[in-house]
Amino acid sequence: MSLTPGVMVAGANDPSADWSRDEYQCELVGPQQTSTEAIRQSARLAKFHVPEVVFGPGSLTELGHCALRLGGRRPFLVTDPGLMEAGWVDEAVGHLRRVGLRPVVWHDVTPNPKDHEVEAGFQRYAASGCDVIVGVGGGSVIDAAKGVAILASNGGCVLDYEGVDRVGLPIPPTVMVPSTSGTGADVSQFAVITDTTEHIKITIVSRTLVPEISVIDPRLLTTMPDWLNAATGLDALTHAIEAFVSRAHNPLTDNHALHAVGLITENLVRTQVQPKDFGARLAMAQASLEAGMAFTNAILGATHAMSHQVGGLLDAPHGVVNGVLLPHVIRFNAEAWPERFVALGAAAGLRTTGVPPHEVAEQLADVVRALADDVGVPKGLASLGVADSDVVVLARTTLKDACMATNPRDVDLRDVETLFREAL
Ligand SMILES: NC(=O)c1ccc[n+]([C@@H]2O[C@H](COP(=O)([O-])OP(=O)(O)OC[C@H]3O[C@@H](n4cnc5c(N)ncnc54)[C@H](O)[C@@H]3O)[C@@H](O)[C@H]2O)c1
Ligand SMILES: [Fe+2]
Repeated sequence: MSLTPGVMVAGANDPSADWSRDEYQCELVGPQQTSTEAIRQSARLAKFHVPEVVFGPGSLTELGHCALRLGGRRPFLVTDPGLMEAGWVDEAVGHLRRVGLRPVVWHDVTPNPKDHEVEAGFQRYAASGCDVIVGVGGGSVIDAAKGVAILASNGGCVLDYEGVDRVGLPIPPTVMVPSTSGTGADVSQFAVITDTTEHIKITIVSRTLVPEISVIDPRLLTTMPDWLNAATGLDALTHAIEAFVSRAHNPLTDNHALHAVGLITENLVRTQVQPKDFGARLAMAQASLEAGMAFTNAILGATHAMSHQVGGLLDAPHGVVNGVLLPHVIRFNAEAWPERFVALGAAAGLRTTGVPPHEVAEQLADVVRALADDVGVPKGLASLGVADSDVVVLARTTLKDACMATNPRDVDLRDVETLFREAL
């Protein structure tokens, strides 16, 4: 199965695999592709697409040069009020001006960015004669910036581009500066936008959305409130785990996913209890990046497909919803493929030698839940406002989400309803 030209079928590069074996055909082949020959062909290909990354404390000072290198003369800087207040926008504007650029700042993005905000941002962009698009903020700002960029060269409404590979024309050059650790939106081929009519979040997947440059300065993480640090850390953990078990994983994505799991389980709590521990911030910035590099190439799974629906319905923080859902989805997926969770368990610090794979998976689910407890994430979706009466609609829209295609286990409506009810 190729979801995009750059995303190949699961396990395609396992050198020890005998691709003619029947179990690989049911385990690895997506619903659209059943021939062994197709698997053999994809076994020869593993593409890995990431932006140029400028990483490290103080890297924000490079922003002006990054915009210049992309041919920018008038950057369109997308951000939100929280980033303005934290002072990072002033600093970013200063670095752009220092190299002679005259940025236009648009700061009207809200969390879970809305379709009409993207439209308003595009109108402002079109009226301002800007060229390079710069996003300074969390996943919401970065996704809104990508939405503006899509409209700038493709026209129409941002919701028209829902799904895989629907963005036909290349977008203007983009530089992203993530302020959370993290969504990985600064390196990903995803944009997630709220459809305010249907109250769902739609996912746009296109290689054109991978930014040209990601400027990752861990200093920005130090102004995150605790709840956001917790939420985004669990989001990154979900990216790493879903990418590792994805049907579209490959060895290039696996290493980053496993490394991210180790960094997060070792450092997320430290960033909460010792917020000035810069080593832990640096580790979380790297974890977010590595989880992002893994999931943009391997895609995600049921946790994200479900979480997007809750986010659209309730405007709830994405990472918090993921943190609640992830242990349930781990248990569900492990029933079909427990072996895949052994390496994840080891990366999370669990003893795995001699332990049956399904027990490792169970313990991994417990580790995720314990981490969520430690950083203050609620136990269930009900405390976020989800009611039993919402489950049927949430489950129906979940099945249409682009992230569901790569979940390692086939999922039907009843499964999703059960998962939502377990997570209430
Ligand atoms: N495109 C992708 O690949 C991708 C992946 C995962 C999630 N997402 C999306 O990202 C969004 C969530 O993004 P997020 O969790 O990064 O948060 P966010 O961008 O929604 O920000 C939440 C709030 O925190 C504030 N904030 C952000 N960084 C701050 C900082 N350093 N200091 C002070 N305040 C700060 C913002 O102003 C905002 O009010 C969701 O819409 C989710 O669907 C996208
Ligand atoms: Fe996410």
